[in-house]
Amino acid sequence: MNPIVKLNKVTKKYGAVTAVQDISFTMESEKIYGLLGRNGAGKTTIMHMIAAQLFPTSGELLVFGEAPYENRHVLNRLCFVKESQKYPENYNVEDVLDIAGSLFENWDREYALSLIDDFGLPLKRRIKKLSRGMLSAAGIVVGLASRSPLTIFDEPYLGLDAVARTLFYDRLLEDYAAHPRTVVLSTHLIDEVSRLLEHIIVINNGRLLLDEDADVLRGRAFQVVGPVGSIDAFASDKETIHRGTFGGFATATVMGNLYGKDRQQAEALGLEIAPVSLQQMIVHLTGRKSGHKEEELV
Ligand SMILES: Nc1ncnc2c1ncn2[C@@H]1O[C@H](COP(=O)(O)OP(=O)(O)OP(=O)(O)O)[C@@H](O)[C@H]1O
Repeated sequence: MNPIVKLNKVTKKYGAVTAVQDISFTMESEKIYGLLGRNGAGKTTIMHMIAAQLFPTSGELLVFGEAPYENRHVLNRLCFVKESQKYPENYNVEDVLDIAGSLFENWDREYALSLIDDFGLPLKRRIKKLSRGMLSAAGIVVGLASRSPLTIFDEPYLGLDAVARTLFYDRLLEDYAAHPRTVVLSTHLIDEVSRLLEHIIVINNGRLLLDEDADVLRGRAFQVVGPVGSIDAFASDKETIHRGTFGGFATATVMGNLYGKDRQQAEALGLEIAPVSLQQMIVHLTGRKSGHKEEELV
């Protein structure tokens, strides 16, 4: 099957700044992707290129198998909800729904109205009178009710409280189960969305760092705690993504198989083993600097 999104050696430069360098990945239909990375990594630039709002400097970028630029066939099936979504200020919430209804071919007005109710959004209130969180909720309603085969959310939760964010995650999962599509979530709240994500793409300094199934990734790193000597012995032949010491003890976060022979070795050395969350793993992987010093925990 053709991928929904295909990037082949894509580079994007803004003048002297190379925001995205030589990135290749594909996104398949009916999957929820996490597009993750630190501030300035290049995520928004990638999403803008997929949504035809920026041109790559070089490389090939296809959406639904076609170049997306000024291509209605692609853009009618794509919904991009940005962090600071701009709507005309004299519009009210209902006007935004009407416009969305004219743009997206799978738009479901009934569903949009039920979401408006869930988020407690006043239909007749003007956009300029909405609170920051309400504005984010309006973007989320558009994104969900568009039922676009490719729906991209770029940190859509600015100003949203924890209850509203949980509502977003729950509604997304429910509606995705009933109407599978490709969803891209770019977020820094990795632990919060971890249960939603099926595939993880991590961008670091403009380059692709990880492109992996979320379940595979979850089992790929773990933490061991124990006396420094035992940790050294255990970690010596493994890829260590983080180390810390406290007194005579140390922790090491290593890439390995939590359920295979690594576990037996750790147990034989008397080390305590703990799983590592997706967020911890990505923080460690993207926080690594060459020649970084070991962290003192106390
Ligand atoms: N219009 C622009 N002109 C010059 N440089 C830019 C422009 N837009 C982005 N950049 C630079 O490109 C790099 C990638 O930015 P981008 O916004 O894609 O990162 P991001 O991963 O989305 O970050 P964040 O998580 O903070 O939103 C950064 O160094 C940024 O300063």
